[in-house]
Amino acid sequence: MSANYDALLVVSFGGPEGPEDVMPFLENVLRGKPVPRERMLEVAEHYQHFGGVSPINEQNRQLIVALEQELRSHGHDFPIYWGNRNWHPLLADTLRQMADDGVKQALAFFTSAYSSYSGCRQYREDIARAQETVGKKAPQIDKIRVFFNHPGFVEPMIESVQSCLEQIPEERRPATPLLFTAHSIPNGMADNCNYVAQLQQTCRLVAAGVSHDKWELVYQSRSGSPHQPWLEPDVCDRIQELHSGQAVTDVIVLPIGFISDHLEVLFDIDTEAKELCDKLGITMHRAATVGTHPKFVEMIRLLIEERLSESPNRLSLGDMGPSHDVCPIDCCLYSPVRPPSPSQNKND
Ligand SMILES: C=CC1=C(C)c2cc3[nH]c(cc4nc(cc5[nH]c(cc1n2)c(C)c5CCC(=O)O)C(CCC(=O)O)=C4C)c(C)c3C=C
Ligand SMILES: [Fe+2]
Ligand SMILES: [Fe+2]
Repeated sequence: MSANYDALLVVSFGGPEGPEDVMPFLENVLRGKPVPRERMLEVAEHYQHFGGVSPINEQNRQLIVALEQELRSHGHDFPIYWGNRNWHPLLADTLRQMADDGVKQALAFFTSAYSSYSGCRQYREDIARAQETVGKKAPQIDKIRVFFNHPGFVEPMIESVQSCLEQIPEERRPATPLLFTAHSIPNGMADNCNYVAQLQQTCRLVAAGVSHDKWELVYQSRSGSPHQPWLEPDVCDRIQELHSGQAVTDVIVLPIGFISDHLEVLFDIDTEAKELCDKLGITMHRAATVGTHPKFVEMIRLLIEERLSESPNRLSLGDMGPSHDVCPIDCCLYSPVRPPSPSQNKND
């Protein structure tokens, strides 16, 4: 890489790769989070429904292969490492390997497009903990900025929504609701970060890119205690409401909050929301997440090159500008509020 950086680290969430991984994975995800045990068991069922395998790890492997090619073809020959928060390869093991390989300073690409405790600060805490575990020889790691408004993230989603619109007869298109979904988070978490404002910006950009006015930001994958307010409306509640209020024939759903079609997309959207639409007689068109779209892979290279350049061209769309490279001290702070009944939650 440059004099400063000698590797790239892809930092992600991780997912189980077999039925026996599911419970220990979920114990890792929910450690310290006030989420009822029943919700954990419900999510375990979703994973078991898919043979206990989340596609997220395979999707990250594919992203890394595509990125290796992209970097090599642009003259960069530095290695790419990959470490997860919740499942193997875990960050501490990856950082130990990096140290053994002599890596001193790496850039980190987080697979979250938006700022939130889980998508920003918690990953930085995970890295700090892994560095402590590895000790003095652990590499120094700098995070790449969030990319919610980067053209390389927005343009592939414009393409995927456009191809959904084209499946709908022209006369029905203007009335078709375009629902953008993102992971619901506790209101108390949303209050301390730019998650919602950034999501709204990305939704506006994608909707403008396809010239479609009838769009809404809704949420999925809520995991909170019923006593705690989380971001709403839920995607299924909203589809039900839309159906009650008017004759809806089609709906387009884009999981704009995620970069790949992992299990939360396959279950919460492609299974649950689709079943609801089928029941209501609505045709659901699911727009693809960015995955390994060449523009998205190119974006990661451009974000890396930004950090290597003395006079970077920091691309962004809309009016929020490129996000910070270095998180301020209070970036994405969150202290979970415990639900009133701790007996509900084994993890409390
Ligand atoms: C308190 C907040 C959250 C709880 C509880 C929670 C539980 C939970 N999440 C998953 C699976 C995934 N979560 C992902 C991302 C993600 N999760 C939260 C918050 C909570 N999740 C946030 C804020 C985010 C970041 C969104 C983003 O910007 O990416 C992901 C995607 C990770 C990725 O794409 O890299 C998954 C998968 C489970 C199974 C779970 C427990 C029930
Ligand atoms: Fe989550
Ligand atoms: Fe942050």
